[in-house]
Amino acid sequence: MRLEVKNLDKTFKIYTRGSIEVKGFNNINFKLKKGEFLSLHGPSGAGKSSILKTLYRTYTTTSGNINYYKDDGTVIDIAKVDESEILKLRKEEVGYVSQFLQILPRVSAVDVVSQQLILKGESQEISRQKAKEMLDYLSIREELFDLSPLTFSGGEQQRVNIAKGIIAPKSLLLLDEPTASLDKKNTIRVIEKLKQLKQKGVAMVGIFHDLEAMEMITDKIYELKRV
Ligand SMILES: Nc1ncnc2c1ncn2[C@@H]1O[C@H](COP(=O)(O)OP(=O)(O)OP(=O)(O)O)[C@@H](O)[C@H]1O
Repeated sequence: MRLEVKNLDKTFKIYTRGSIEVKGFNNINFKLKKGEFLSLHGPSGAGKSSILKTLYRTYTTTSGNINYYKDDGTVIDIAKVDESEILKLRKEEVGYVSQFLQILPRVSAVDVVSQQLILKGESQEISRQKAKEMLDYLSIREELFDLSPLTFSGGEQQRVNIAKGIIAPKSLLLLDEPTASLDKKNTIRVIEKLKQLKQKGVAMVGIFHDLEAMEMITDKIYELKRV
């Protein structure tokens, strides 16, 4: 077991609007094993992105549990542990690939991607080589490698973002529309990479609007209704 989500509830309280309450999602329950891919599916506004952000603790939980099972047998409730534990978990165990690339200016595409491997202790030279291979696989032209992705097209930025998110995979990966602005060829390439991660035991929770892509990778679909 990697993750167990129990009776998860989220209500947003908008303090700047007289504490109006907005329901994010309610009573979410699922289990995820190592190497399993679960997709969150449902209408716009049903709470898919909010669930992902809650699993990463970008959002706090209103009630319920998010039990994360580490390889050494300890269980961490992401909904409840303190901030320092969350930072450690994000560094070592849980990755989040958002829809958009968020990076500092003047850092090249190769550096954005290779830094993930360097952080894991890989040498600079090997990290850069692997980053280039990953960028090439995701159809980023070589002439772009040493430029900042901030001037890249939307699809190119997303592919750099995915390269960054998957090159040094953690045990649990959260993917918010990883194929949203990609063409068919690159969608299939991303899916192929995600399949390799599954084989390595990486558990994943993802959101797709492209149903065909979702079906290619998903083991379980968690169906949401608008609350
Ligand atoms: N930070 C926030 N503050 C207040 N309300 C929020 C916040 N984030 C999400 N919501 C509300 O929670 C509900 C669920 O939003 P969410 O973005 O999770 O839906 P979704 O299923 O991902 O939608 P879509 O498919 O359109 O991306 C919406 O009604 C939204 O307005």
